[in-house]
Amino acid sequence: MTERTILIADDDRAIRTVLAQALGRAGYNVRATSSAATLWRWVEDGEGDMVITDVVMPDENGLDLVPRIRRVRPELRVVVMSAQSTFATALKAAQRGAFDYLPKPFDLKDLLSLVGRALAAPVVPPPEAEEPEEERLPLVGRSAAMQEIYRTVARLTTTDLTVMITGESGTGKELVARALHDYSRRRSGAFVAVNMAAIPRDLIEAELFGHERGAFTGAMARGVGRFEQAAGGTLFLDEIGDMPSEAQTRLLRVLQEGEFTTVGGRTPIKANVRIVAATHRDLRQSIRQGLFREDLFYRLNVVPIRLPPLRERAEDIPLLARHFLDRARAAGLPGKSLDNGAVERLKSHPWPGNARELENLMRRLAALYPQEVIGEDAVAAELAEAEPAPGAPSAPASAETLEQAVERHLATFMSAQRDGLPVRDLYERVLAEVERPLLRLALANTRGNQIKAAAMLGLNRNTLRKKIRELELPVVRGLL
Ligand SMILES: Nc1ncnc2c1ncn2[C@@H]1O[C@H](COP(=O)(O)OP(=O)(O)OP(=O)(O)O)[C@@H](O)[C@H]1O
Repeated sequence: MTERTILIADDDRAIRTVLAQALGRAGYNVRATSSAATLWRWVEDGEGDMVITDVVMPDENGLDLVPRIRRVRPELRVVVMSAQSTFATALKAAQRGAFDYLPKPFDLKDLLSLVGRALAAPVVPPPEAEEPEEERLPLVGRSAAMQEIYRTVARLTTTDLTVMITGESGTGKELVARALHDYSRRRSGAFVAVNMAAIPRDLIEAELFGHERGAFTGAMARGVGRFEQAAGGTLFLDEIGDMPSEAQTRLLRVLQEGEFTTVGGRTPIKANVRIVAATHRDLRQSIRQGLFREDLFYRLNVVPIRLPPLRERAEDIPLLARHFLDRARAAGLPGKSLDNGAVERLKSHPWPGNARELENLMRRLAALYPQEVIGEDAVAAELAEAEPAPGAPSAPASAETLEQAVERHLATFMSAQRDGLPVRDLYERVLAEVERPLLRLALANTRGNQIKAAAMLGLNRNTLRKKIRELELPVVRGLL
């Protein structure tokens, strides 16, 4: 095999040496320079099979070189390294046609595997460069975990791949889904978000796929579904783990066949949506419990993105807190800043409600405290206020009682009275909504043993069997 040559540009001598040694040991030829101008000369002279360049160099910004390199040498893969690891850098690198972006410091093993992948990758034509609007970039945070997310999101701006975002409540799943849309080729289309947990189960299919006039009682007119609304854009399926099994089957068919029919309709309609799904649940567990289809999971989990809880990236808290205070000011609240003690107190809080909890706290501080610089005491007092009373069962700050949760869902049920979808048979339906998960969980917890599940529920065995049939619950033994 002919030796491949890698061109390196970085004004830091130590980095040049380390890279040259590691790549040399791996069998590559290396040429290294501290200036963008020399790198450009080598490129113009037709040298090298790949470029690894830093962003900040004395004579020119490495990111500005990328489109020029791609124009004159489209076959040359370019990897951009940067210590300025923001979403903007990752996005610019991807949009200007870099093969990948590597936040500093990096692991040499990762670099070598990246070089291997870059050299083996097929040549893609340079993209039409379009600049992100830096000041409006939505994602904040510089932790290693966030950088990995920026890299993934940036890479995905040039594809239509299906994405599955997982993470606790309030970690920014919807925000990432929107960023995936806003920076994608589909950004001129609609971003349509549907929350599976907020729609009554028996309306989900009509909601997603639309319905024909007279398809069910109360369907007075044809209803346009979310798939149709999102045509040309992105469909965000939030809380996908709460999707009822019939709708899961239907969604799987749409993903397999690329077309769908409305409820009550016959003519297939071509699906032209990019799907981004999200859940706070552990779907592999749901699969083991028989609650989520494994085949659908694999169709959706093409590119998984895991958003870490805020407590795992405490170094992002100061930046996020400032970002939320700025947002509060932009929304008309007084401008505030935090002193060091306040920031340290924020960093030591566990944030069960994640970024949303931090955002709410910043808004409260901006609204309620007269002083311009917020100190540790104010933060401590507000955090104590939000914490559960001593002796109360430990639960996330955002947790609600079953009664509150049911009330919230019922409010959504009631407000679904639109588009010819009137609320009917509410009593029966609500009871079924509660019965189904109750029975499912009892069965899952007893590994499908109906005798034990009946005992757990305090039901007669025959009653349980009848209910399983009525509610069409899957009967699976030996679960978990
Ligand atoms: N990295 C981040 N940078 C800036 N803002 C963020 C970030 N992460 C989350 N937020 C903000 O925190 C709030 C909660 O985020 P979002 O609604 O996306 O969370 P979620 O994971 O979808 O929550 P849920 O599962 O409860 O729906 C939003 O206002 C969002 O703008």
